[in-house]
Amino acid sequence: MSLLGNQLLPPFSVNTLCIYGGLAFLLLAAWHVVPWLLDPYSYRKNRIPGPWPAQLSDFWLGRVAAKGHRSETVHGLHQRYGKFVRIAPNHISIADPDALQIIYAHGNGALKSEFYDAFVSIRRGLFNTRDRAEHTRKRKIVSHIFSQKSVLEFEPYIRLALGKLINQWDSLLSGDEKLASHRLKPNSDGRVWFDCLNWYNYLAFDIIGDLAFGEPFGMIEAGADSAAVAVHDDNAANIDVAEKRLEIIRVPAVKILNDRGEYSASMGTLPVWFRPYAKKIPWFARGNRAVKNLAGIAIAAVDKRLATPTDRVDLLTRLQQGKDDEGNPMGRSELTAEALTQLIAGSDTTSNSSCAITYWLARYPEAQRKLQKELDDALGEDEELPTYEQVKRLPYLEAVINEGLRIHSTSSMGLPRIVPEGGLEVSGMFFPAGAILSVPSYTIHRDTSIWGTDTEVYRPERWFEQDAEDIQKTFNPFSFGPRGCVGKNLASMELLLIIATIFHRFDFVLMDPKHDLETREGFLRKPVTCFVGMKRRRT
Ligand code: HEM
Repeated sequence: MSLLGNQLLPPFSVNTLCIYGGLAFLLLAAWHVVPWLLDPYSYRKNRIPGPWPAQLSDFWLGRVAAKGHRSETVHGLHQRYGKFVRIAPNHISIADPDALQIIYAHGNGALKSEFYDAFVSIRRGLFNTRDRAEHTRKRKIVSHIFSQKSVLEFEPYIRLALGKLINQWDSLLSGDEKLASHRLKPNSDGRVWFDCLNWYNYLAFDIIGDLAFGEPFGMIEAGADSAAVAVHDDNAANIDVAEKRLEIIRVPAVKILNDRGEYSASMGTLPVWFRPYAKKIPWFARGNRAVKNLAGIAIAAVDKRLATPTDRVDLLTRLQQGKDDEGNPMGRSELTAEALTQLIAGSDTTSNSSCAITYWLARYPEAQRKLQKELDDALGEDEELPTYEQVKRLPYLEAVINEGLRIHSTSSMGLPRIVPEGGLEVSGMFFPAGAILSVPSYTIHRDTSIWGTDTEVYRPERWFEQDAEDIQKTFNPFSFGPRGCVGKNLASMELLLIIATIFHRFDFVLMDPKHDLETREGFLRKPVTCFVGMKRRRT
């Protein structure tokens, strides 16, 4: 009999409980093992290697993702097992550059997997729309905004934010008390010692805020991670947004975006049926709040911008002007969702990459000197902010950026795609419809047959030495095909302007020269901190 009496608990003995527990365990095991044994899919019969828990359950990948080093873990598995690794019962990672052209290219029809459902807030945007027709409609509206010609219109906004950043870094160097909290130790050797990652985040958020919402968040000027957010009732993220706003508060947007990336990237690996339960686990509940807060940032910013007519030419204006094939513009909530997509996709991608490039140039002073010589030759002593026209064809600058994107790979993990009807043959193996495939950029960016044997070394020179065709088919920072980065032209312009402006004016060393760049991966692989010593090159 139970201690609480028969009325409250059924009269189960310990033995009965053990039997039920054992049966439940057997059922759970059978639920995974039987389909695995009976599976008719030929690729499963091939017994693709991988960690044994990953053969049986999606939870192994979920756990790896939550730990923040998914790409390094999968890379280790490829080194151990070879080209094909099973990272979940139905998900095969393929470390072969040739597989990119098959899985991600136009024409093969491999759609994004259920992983992307975990990234939806407000409503589906360009990034997380999985339906082909809906994606094509959205991409038509958005892609012309990012044509090479159109992004040139955004250059003034980028240079404006860069000018503010330079002023703040000059003030850091001159000992401005208002920025004291940013200094890690007293200035010495003519240098200020600080974490440049924070400032790259402020820069990227202010640029994309200005472009997507009509004004910067003001993070550079405040020297702080802070953005306005609209707080809604619990359901507001799913319904039409404008009327449901309750109040505006300020929140740390960079932190929220980090939390959201880690939450969604882990949630996306879990079985769909388990996701509503996972939201009740405290770590996931925090991430879920981050998703809502992030939506709130976009809602507040779009509300504010649309309330004030303007003749600015920016992303929001362009999104408002865009029309689908029937001539219909986007409605309010779709417009907000797309502006949010730009904020998410266009902020920390750029800041992480800029930060990683700065880290590697500080770690390899020889490369930094070479870059500075090229910049001095092109720009002279003049410390005016360079224009895109001045920096767009500097070969060493381009190699410095590409090498940073190769070795750091902010988009590192294999982006999951579903094999379409009829199956796909990839790298000599047939995969049936419904299988999930991905090619990890982190690993192919370290393929020694393409890049040379020193892939862990930052060496921009390799871009002039290795086979150009091999590099072109393997270098994958922006992904390929219909779902490749729509903002690539903008991102490239931003990186050229940021790295040229900063390294023409300043010189960097690492605070601890032996310190590896610590990273943490959610959807993106991000630096955690980047402590550097910075000084002006000319007084
Ligand atoms: C260094 C900077 C950047 C990198 C490395 C990068 C990388 C990528 C990658 C790898 C994808 C494919 C994601 C997937 O398939 O899951 C992607 C998609 C996308 N990117 Fe970027 N990106 C960068 C900057 C930007 C910028 C500045 C914007 C816009 C303001 C942007 C907008 C987008 C959008 C909207 C998508 C989804 C496209 C679609 O599914 O059709 N990105 N990006």
